[in-house]
Amino acid sequence: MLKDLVKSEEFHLCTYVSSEDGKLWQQCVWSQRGKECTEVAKHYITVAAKPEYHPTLLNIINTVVYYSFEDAYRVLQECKECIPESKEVLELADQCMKNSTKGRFPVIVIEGLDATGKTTLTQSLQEILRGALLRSPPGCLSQWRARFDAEPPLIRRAFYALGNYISACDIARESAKSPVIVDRYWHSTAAYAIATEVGGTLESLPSSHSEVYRWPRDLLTPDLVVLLTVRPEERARRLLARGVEKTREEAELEANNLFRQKVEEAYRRIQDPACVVIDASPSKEEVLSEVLLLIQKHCNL
Ligand SMILES: Nc1nc2c(ncn2[C@H]2C[C@H](O)[C@@H](COP(=O)(O)OP(=O)(O)OP(=O)(O)O)O2)c(=O)[nH]1
Ligand SMILES: Nc1ncnc2c1ncn2[C@@H]1O[C@H](COP(=O)(O)OP(=O)(O)O)[C@@H](O)[C@H]1O
Repeated sequence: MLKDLVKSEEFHLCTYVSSEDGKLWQQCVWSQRGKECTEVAKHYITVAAKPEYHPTLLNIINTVVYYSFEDAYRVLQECKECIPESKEVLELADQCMKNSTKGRFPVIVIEGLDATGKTTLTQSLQEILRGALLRSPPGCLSQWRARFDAEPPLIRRAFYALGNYISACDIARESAKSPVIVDRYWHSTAAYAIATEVGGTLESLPSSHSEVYRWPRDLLTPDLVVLLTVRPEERARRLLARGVEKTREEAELEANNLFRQKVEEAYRRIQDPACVVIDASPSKEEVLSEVLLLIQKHCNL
């Protein structure tokens, strides 16, 4: 078949052949009508080093999930002309010590979808542990949150990423004096960003060991991250009971069960530190006592 083709037409053909020493070569041949093929080029094929990031992740890493202060900072610097509020956020970020170092007291982060009981639990933990209660994004950024929530993912997520670095500065300071309880931190930023960016089903999420779940090397690492999970119907009941205006993302969570599952699965895949998952469906008192036991075990408190 190929021989007939070669004799009748004039064309270039590339084939791959291996030499006796096991090397792989790309052989380019040229055929003229009715004549034997002529080798016109031969290239040695070498194995390329594995790319740092899988191609499918390139639209996530440092475009919706940021792994360094500089990367997030640079995005808001580019926005200063079109979003004047960026200047004020950058000024606050300038004041925070990059690579904030954690103090000697434990830092405990409470994560979870809206209405899983984070606010309730963190307030109780603050009282019992006589600690500091912080949140991300920190209060100093609250006035601009709606402004950046209206921006495209690249900018919005850079805002939240800088919020984590500013919170880290507060965490470092407070953890020198007492235990610190944090209501949402990098897990929320990464989980919501990944779940929003990755279309399709749960299977479309980057695999559990993907670098996309890697904790930023320059971001203060907490001692314990607790992920509160609640049955969807119980969460909906609590949301209703709370009667608070839903965020755009929360409305999305309610309307889109798959998005909610992707957020939760992304939370679970983040490593170093990974979340410790707690069923927060029981009563406030039961959830509180289970988390206190966890803190005693993990943080020797
Ligand atoms: N804190 C925080 N929220 C994020 C981030 N990315 C997306 N979100 C979404 C999660 C929530 O649907 C929404 C509001 O989250 P927050 O917990 O900060 O606000 P709020 O305290 O009103 O909600 P919650 O206490 O969780 O019911 O923003 C992020 O990086 N940090
Ligand atoms: N363990 C619990 N059992 C029943 N209701 C709860 C529990 N924890 C919190 N709630 C109620 O559910 C609603 C949402 O709780 P909240 O702490 O605001 O959640 P989040 O901060 O995660 O959004 C509130 O009305 C709160 O009183």
